Amino acid sequence: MKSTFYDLTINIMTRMIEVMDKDKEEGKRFREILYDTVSLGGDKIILVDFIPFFKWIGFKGIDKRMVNLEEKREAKKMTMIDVLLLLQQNEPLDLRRGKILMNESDLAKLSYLHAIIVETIRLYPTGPLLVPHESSSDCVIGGYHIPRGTMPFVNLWETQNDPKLWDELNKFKPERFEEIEGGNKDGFMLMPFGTGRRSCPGEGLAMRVVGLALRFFIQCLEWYRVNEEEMVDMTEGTGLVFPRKERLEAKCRPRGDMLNLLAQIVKFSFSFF
Ligand code: HEM
Repeated sequence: MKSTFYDLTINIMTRMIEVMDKDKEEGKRFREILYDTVSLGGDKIILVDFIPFFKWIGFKGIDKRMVNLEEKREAKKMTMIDVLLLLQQNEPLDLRRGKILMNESDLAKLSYLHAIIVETIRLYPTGPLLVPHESSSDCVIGGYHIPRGTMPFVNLWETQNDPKLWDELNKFKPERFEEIEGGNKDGFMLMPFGTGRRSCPGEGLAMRVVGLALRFFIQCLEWYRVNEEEMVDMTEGTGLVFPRKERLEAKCRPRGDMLNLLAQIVKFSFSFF
């Protein structure tokens, strides 16, 4: 599943740049830089930041790879997600006539889908330690004196998985969020997008994109575990954005009433390959 979601993310980002800039080369260059940046691996970069010794010896050639980032090139390939986005743009279809309406205005009505997304990022916050900030002057946090120039870390994972704050905290229970809008809850018990003036400016976009993608996957496809006997392994791995330890592999087949639409997509994509 990772490569599919990865394609979706990159395609949306490069398309936004292409639309803003009209300069297709700029979007292509951005895509290449992004692929290379992410592939460098967050845990190694963090190590280099905090243990300068690794920088001097050139940890796993990261410095060199970073310097080379902008020189690298990769072939542009039309993926299924490209096709979906094109189809959405060129032929918005109507769900009520047995077709699909990939329209973000419908998302507001799908409060349970929204609650599923929020419950997921409560249990598995994308940035478990948020993003470190440095105090520009002396201050007090939770009664502790914090001198200027300190870099405190916020253990968001702990807060969002704290038994004092959450009922049945290990239970995947979207119902608890059906009432709230956006990704954040009042107070500091849930803040997957951070909080305050340096909180995530991409929250609105992220919630819409995840909602639309999830909706497409649920509406058009039936999903099965690869091995029906085993539950999906949700163990966390290490990395900048809290990856899974084990790859997520799943089987799917088109829903019967969606066959016509999916056939169109396949036909559409063949015209590009
Ligand atoms: C599920 C998706 C996302 C999650 C969970 C997420 C989470 C976060 C978090 C926790 C922070 C740090 C906030 C803090 O320091 O307190 C952050 C910062 C930021 N995010 Fe996101 N983000 C997501 C998607 C996006 C997207 C789609 C964009 C851009 C289109 C974006 C752009 C940024 C930027 C620019 C910052 C730095 C803001 C600043 O330092 O002033 N994020 N995000």
